[in-house]
Amino acid sequence: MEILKINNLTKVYSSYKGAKEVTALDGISFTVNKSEFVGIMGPSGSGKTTLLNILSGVDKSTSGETIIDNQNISKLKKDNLALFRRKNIGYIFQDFNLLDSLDVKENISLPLILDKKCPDEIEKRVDNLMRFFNIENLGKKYPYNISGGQKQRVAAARALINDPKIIFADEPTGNLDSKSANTIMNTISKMNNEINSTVLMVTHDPFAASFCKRIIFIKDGKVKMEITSDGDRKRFFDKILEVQSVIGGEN
Ligand SMILES: Nc1ncnc2c1ncn2[C@@H]1O[C@H](COP(=O)(O)OP(=O)(O)OP(=O)(O)O)[C@@H](O)[C@H]1O
Repeated sequence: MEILKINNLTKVYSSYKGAKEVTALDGISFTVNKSEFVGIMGPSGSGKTTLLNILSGVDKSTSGETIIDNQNISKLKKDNLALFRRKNIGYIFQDFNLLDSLDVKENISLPLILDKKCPDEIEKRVDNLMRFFNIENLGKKYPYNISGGQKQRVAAARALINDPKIIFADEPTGNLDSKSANTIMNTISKMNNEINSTVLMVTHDPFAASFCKRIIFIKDGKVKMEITSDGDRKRFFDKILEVQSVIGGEN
């Protein structure tokens, strides 16, 4: 079942103060099916951030369609788009985006509180997710009193609290040391493998990407190549390095 469908997406940044017009996305099309874990890779400037901004509704495409769960979000007006995002999309950002004024449990509950869900249901869902991510004893702590790896798990629990159709992860290993990077990637894999979450992750990092089941490589705003994992992470990692050496992209 298709969860995300991108149809011939283009994004042209118009010229500004003498700078030239830039075609950041040049007719990208792909689909992501339910329960897939797909990575988007590509060299610096290839259009990854632009793509993620359009997919998550932060920015508008110049032409083409973005369809999430059969809804064409390119056509939604601002308020409806904000509501659609809150109900259907989960986000995991590089810098966690946790609120320091709320404790861990409140941070995870926030999307449900905004949705005016009943307190009993909120309590049940939050407790389940805290158990799932092994953070059940952190509920009363504040983000500045927990480790980077714990913050990532809190962020993952918050991303899942609304039972979203798809999760967008933006460079989740960005600023992390290798141990925390391993923790967050195991966490995202667990979401994908054990509760069948559909995940689209943008990353520079071949280690993070090796956890994906499929990777779409983009360059100059176009899809250049696609590779699929046979389940062996080491072999997939080597394959990613090989593709990067051909199309370019940092290791
Ligand atoms: N707001 C903007 N105005 C004009 N040009 C932009 C803007 N944002 C991005 N670009 C240009 O669009 C192209 C794609 O940029 P984008 O940030 O999507 O690439 P990226 O793959 O995310 O790069 P990186 O890996 O370095 O973050 C680049 O040429 C960039 O300079």
